[in-house]
Amino acid sequence: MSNSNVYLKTARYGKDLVRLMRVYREPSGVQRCTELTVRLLLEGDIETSYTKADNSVVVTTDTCKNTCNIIAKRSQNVDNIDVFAQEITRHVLNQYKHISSAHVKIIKHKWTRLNVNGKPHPHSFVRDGEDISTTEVDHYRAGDKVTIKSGLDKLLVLKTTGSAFHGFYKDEYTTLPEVWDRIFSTVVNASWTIGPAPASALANIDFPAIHAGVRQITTDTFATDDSASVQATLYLMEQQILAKFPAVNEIYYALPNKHYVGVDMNKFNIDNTGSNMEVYHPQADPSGLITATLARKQPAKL
Ligand SMILES: O=c1[nH]c(=O)c2[nH]c(=O)[nH]c2[nH]1
Repeated sequence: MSNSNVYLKTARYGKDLVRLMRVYREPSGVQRCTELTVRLLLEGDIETSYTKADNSVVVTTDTCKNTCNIIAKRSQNVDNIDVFAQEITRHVLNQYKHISSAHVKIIKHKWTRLNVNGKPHPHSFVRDGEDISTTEVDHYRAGDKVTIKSGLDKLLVLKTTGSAFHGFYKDEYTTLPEVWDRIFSTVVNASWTIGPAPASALANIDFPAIHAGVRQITTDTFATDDSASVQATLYLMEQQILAKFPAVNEIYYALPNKHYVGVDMNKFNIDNTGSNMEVYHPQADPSGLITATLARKQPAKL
């Protein structure tokens, strides 16, 4: 096709689902491990690889995979995924002058040190939850600008009281009864943004402390808030995160409302309603889905 009224608007490519495990062996005999799934995508003067079958501009996706592994081998920061991701993007921008931006997404899988006879074991771990930490680093050569979107995902929580939902809008389509006490369960997905800022301005940020702090605020608030709604509890979490972490510009939550409905036992003359509700049916679907982003009017000064 030539002379057509089209143009290549965007193009990014690289390797996805690069799985790696990095082990650190300390002289004391204690070992640490980090298991990641990494995506590295490149953008830049690569248009001709699409439009003219010109492979001379293509840093192969196989090289992208090798890059993730080699930087992991050389890095002391693999567990600190926001920093490790920047080590990869930094390398790419240094190595390939025709690449204008590098984009790394990392999922960190959970390995928690096992306790044996009450003591942390030096080299054995357990998957004690499916929740994951994530990061997405966009690194642009122009201005050496970095944006980091870090996250927490798949964190399943439930409380058996301390949650109500009443006073909602009612019309002829409404059948939901008001409740003053219900089960509240959700799978937390949260993400927070730091930057855009020059890479040097991010050097002193304690990213692991933010990951841990967001998780703590999430679970503390979930447990202790006398919840009027998922919306209100979500907002409370977001306010605390922006108050506690000045480097964070905005915070997003997506909280499915995983419904637990009281089983109807009227036919058996058994009262399983109101304060006598003790047997519930966990509904697979549908679920509510409550989302919001809270942002600073003035972006953080880093
Ligand atoms: O916390 C809630 N928010 C809603 O918007 C909603 N809608 C609904 O049916 N149940 C709930 N619960």
